Amino acid sequence: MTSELPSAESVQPTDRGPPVIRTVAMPTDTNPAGDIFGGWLMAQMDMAAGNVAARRARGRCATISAEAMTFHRPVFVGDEVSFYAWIVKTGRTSMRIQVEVWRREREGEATMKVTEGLFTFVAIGPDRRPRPIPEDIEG
Ligand SMILES: CCCCCCCCCCCCCCCC(=O)SCCNC(=O)CCNC(=O)[C@H](O)C(C)(C)COP(=O)(O)OP(=O)(O)OC[C@H]1O[C@@H](n2cnc3c(N)ncnc32)[C@H](O)[C@@H]1OP(=O)(O)O
Repeated sequence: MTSELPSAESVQPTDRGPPVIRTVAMPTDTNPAGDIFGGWLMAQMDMAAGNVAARRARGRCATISAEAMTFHRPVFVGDEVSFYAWIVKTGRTSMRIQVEVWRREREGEATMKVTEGLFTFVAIGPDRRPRPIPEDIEG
């Protein structure tokens, strides 16, 4: 689907590596107005950050907070949507993970950042209580 939007940012956050999730926005993901539902974006962002957290913490993690959520631009059905996530701070049991969401119109090359937010995950053990994050053996 084509859409009229303000000027696109052409720079992808490639220095953050590949997206943790890349998918296509579907009609089932829309809000009543027909644009992509913010709640769907947040769920995917939580999943992307959770994936990064579980990998770093070598096990189960729980979302404890989502802050600084900003929806800069709308997302439309048919857009390719990429979720980038990276750790900005590691504490004793928690990790702060920045997530950026970028869209690409289905039939073009222009990309733009549409949403961002800061998620905090806590590594938890089998008792669901916080557990220390293991040493980062990859540096
Ligand atoms: C079988 C499994 C396989 C796994 C396969 C993996 C698959 C990978 C993909 C999954 C991707 C989906 C990911 C979805 C993840 C959910 O959907 S989780 C569901 C939603 N979240 C919840 O239900 C969590 C509910 N909360 C809790 O259970 C408890 O608050 C927690 C998380 C156990 C923490 O316990 P607590 O006693 O509140 O924490 P506390 O000891 O006071 O503080 C712990 C740390 O959190 C920090 N903290 C406390 N409060 C806050 C706050 N408000 N803000 C920020 N930081 C805070 C503290 O500073 C501390 O940090 P460190 O200094 O240790 O680094």
